[in-house]
Amino acid sequence: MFKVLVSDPISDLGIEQLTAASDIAVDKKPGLSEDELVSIIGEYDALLVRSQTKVNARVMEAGKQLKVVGRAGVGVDNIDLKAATQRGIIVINAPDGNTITTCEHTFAMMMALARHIPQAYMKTVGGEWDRKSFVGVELRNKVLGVMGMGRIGSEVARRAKAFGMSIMGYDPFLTEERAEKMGVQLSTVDEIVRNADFMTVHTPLTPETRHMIGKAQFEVMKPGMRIVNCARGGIIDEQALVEAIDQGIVAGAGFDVFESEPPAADHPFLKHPKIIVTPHLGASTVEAQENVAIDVSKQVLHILRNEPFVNAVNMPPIAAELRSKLQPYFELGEKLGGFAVQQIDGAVEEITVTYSGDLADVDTQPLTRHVVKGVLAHHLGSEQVNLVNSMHLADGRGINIVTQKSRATKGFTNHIAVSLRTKQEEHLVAGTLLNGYGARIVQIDKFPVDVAPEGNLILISHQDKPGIIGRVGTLLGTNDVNIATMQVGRKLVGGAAIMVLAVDKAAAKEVLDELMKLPDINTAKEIDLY
Ligand SMILES: NC(=O)C1=CN([C@@H]2O[C@H](COP(=O)(O)OP(=O)(O)OC[C@H]3O[C@@H](n4cnc5c(N)ncnc54)[C@H](O)[C@@H]3O)[C@@H](O)[C@H]2O)C=CC1
Ligand SMILES: O=C(O)C(=O)COP(=O)(O)O
Repeated sequence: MFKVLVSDPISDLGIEQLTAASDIAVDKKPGLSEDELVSIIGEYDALLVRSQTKVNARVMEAGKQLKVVGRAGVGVDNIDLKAATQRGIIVINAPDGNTITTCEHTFAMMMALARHIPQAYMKTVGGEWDRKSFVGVELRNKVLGVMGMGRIGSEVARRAKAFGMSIMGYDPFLTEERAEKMGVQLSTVDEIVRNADFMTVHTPLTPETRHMIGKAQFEVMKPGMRIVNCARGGIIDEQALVEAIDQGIVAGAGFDVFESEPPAADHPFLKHPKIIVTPHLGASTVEAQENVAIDVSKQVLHILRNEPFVNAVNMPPIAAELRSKLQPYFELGEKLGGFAVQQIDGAVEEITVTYSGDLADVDTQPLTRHVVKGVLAHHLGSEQVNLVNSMHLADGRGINIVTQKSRATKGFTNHIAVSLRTKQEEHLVAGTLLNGYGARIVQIDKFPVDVAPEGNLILISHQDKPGIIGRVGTLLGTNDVNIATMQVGRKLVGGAAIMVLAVDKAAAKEVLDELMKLPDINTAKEIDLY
């Protein structure tokens, strides 16, 4: 008999397949404190949560029997994935079930914002008949900027068209073809901020999206902008937003999520006349809650019964023998994917992975998943992409994946080349595992190099001219960026060349801009391989 604990309010109908199963016993205990959860979790095989229960390392450690944590929803930021992986606990989510519901909540917020519904309601029920203070705006003929064109963002764009809005979309995985098909103008954050009338964010919260709309964006924003956040608190800088509203730049904001939830009683949003809020209700409909509970229950049943499953956020199923052959290459594959995606600027259309030497004879599919994970995780966030879903996510974004095997050993016993193609360009990075030396990057584009795939790197493409290394070194030194190692690759004296610098800390964007202004330097890119 397997024991399942449900520690958040999850649809009874949705979990019926668990409650009805003869080999499963379900306990529903919503609202437990962390201490209470820790004291009882030891007897359970599975834990089902939404976003309230914090499944931290302490809970995982106490969960001696725990095999799976099921998140009835999308975001897994309340679950310590590292601790789960370390303990072999599978974390699964239900990414599709609440898409439409959250999209509809976004519209509810957008319309309430445009027509001051909450403010007007408060006055009317308070006995005032005030028709002058609440003159709104139409959505028709307005421009909507959508940041994050994944599941929810795409549905928002689709519906916005029915309202007669034109849509500007930004997403690192949005290609021109897909944008055109959806009737969306592919744009940058800057273009959206300067031109849209309404803006809505639908990205995960990652180091890259944290405060992606902040002081700098408000300074150049089209006056009168209305902003909605039904994704994650922190994508929009809360403090900077309040200032932008008070300065008359932003006309109003609708927020379902907060940097810290629940927000403190004195949070500036809560009393602001131009900000409307809901308590993280994006996914809260009868339909969505049933959907996500059904999806997650099905997966939990499969995992407990040792059957194949999908949507694991943190664990791949691979045969033991194959795993032992491929295991040493997993990290290298991911690092190469992560390196390659940072070499390019536009949306990835094709990932080509070429395996040579020892790797030509084994089933490299699980390794390709690691490479693709490395490519996608940079933009999607490492908690969203896993080895089970990486190919599926790439497919959903129209990214073509090509794997090739080659007998040619190129002088290495094993060799993995990862090449990414966008509409404008194609770049390649290749690596190997060297006996005694570990993982090395041995080729970048056409240039042979020898670089450890780790830490902060700066990749510079330049013309091979005397004095260039000195100028780069001086500029970085002046900006307190210490160079640990440097590699220069060229094919012809005086021809095109690249430089890879391992630095002790990430160089600021301004430093990279300065580097690019130096004579004979074409591009300078930060590559983060942590
Ligand atoms: N308020 C609520 O109750 C709910 C909130 N959510 C949140 O909504 C968000 C979106 O969910 P889905 O659409 O299901 O996820 P998704 O993974 O389908 O889409 C996210 C998109 O953001 C894009 N992205 C990543 N970094 C970006 C960047 N720097 N700039 C622009 N785009 C970027 C990704 O490429 C991806 O296409 C998530 O944060 C999720 O946790 C989801 C459901 C309910
Ligand atoms: O699915 C998500 O990411 C959500 O934010 C929904 O959260 P909830 O299940 O309503 O606590």
